[in-house]
Amino acid sequence: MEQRFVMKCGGSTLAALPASFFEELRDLQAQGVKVVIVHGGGPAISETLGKLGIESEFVGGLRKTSNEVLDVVEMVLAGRINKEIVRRIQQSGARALGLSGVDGELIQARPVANAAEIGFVGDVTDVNAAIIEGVMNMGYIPVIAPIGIDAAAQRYNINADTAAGAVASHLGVERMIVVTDVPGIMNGEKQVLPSVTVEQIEAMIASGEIYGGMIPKVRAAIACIQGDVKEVVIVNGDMPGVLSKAVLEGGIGTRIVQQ
Ligand SMILES: Nc1ncnc2c1ncn2[C@@H]1O[C@H](COP(=O)(O)OP(=O)(O)O)[C@@H](O)[C@H]1O
Ligand SMILES: CC(=O)N[C@@H](CCC(=O)OP(=O)(O)O)C(=O)O
Repeated sequence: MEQRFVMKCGGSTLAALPASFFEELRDLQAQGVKVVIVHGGGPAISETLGKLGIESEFVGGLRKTSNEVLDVVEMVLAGRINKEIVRRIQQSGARALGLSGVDGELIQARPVANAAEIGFVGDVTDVNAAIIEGVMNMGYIPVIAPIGIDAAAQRYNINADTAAGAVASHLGVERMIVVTDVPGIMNGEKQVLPSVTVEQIEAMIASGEIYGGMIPKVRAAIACIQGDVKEVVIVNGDMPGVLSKAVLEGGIGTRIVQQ
């Protein structure tokens, strides 16, 4: 059966991804494995906001997003970061096409429940899977920035883990790989857990062992595996051979699987 997976690349790790990471991606594509990338870029957004003297804060892991912040989020994610990833993939010899969730209404969104407090932050309502499939069938790796749009053409800032999970669910891929700056979910003793259940995740959030940026990842993973996605793997992108291990072999990172 054709192998397809969604890969979320976190902003925490993008700059550190070695050329070998993109070469592995190229080799997987050459073997007929189809990949869709959804990326973040939180640190780059914060850096640019800082340079512009625009204040930003996070509420429950999500960036409070005014119209002014939204302009910067779109500029950094759909511009600088998206094109940087496309360039690096092309440099490896593979083909990539960059899109934001606004293009072709790829990621449809609505305001989050606490929008009165955090502004233009969105939840995904639908994903135009036909566009993503069309791009993949043309032999390109779709590279998607997590900006959403609604019927009134309002843009929304969407957490990249949430967007990647929604894309994985709507495409019905078997697997989502979450590439970040830690080798997996770690317990209190800093040991990487090879796999975790939904119950263990809830207990680790309650105890504070899972905190901060790991929370949207595990929440997106739980939402995904309640649909067609069979497993979500959280890995560190700077380990050699990480992609083929995560996709073809196993035994790397932390797996969150259907029970
Ligand atoms: N139990 C945990 N195991 C590993 N990392 C964790 C855990 N709980 C919280 N984290 C934090 O989550 C971070 C990854 O999330 P984040 O910084 O948002 O990355 P990204 O930009 O890749 O989305 C790690 O660097 C770590 O500080
Ligand atoms: C609503 C919200 O918080 N959006 C994120 C989008 C980028 C993101 O999620 O990037 P990482 O994957 O690098 O964390 C933000 O503004 O930072």
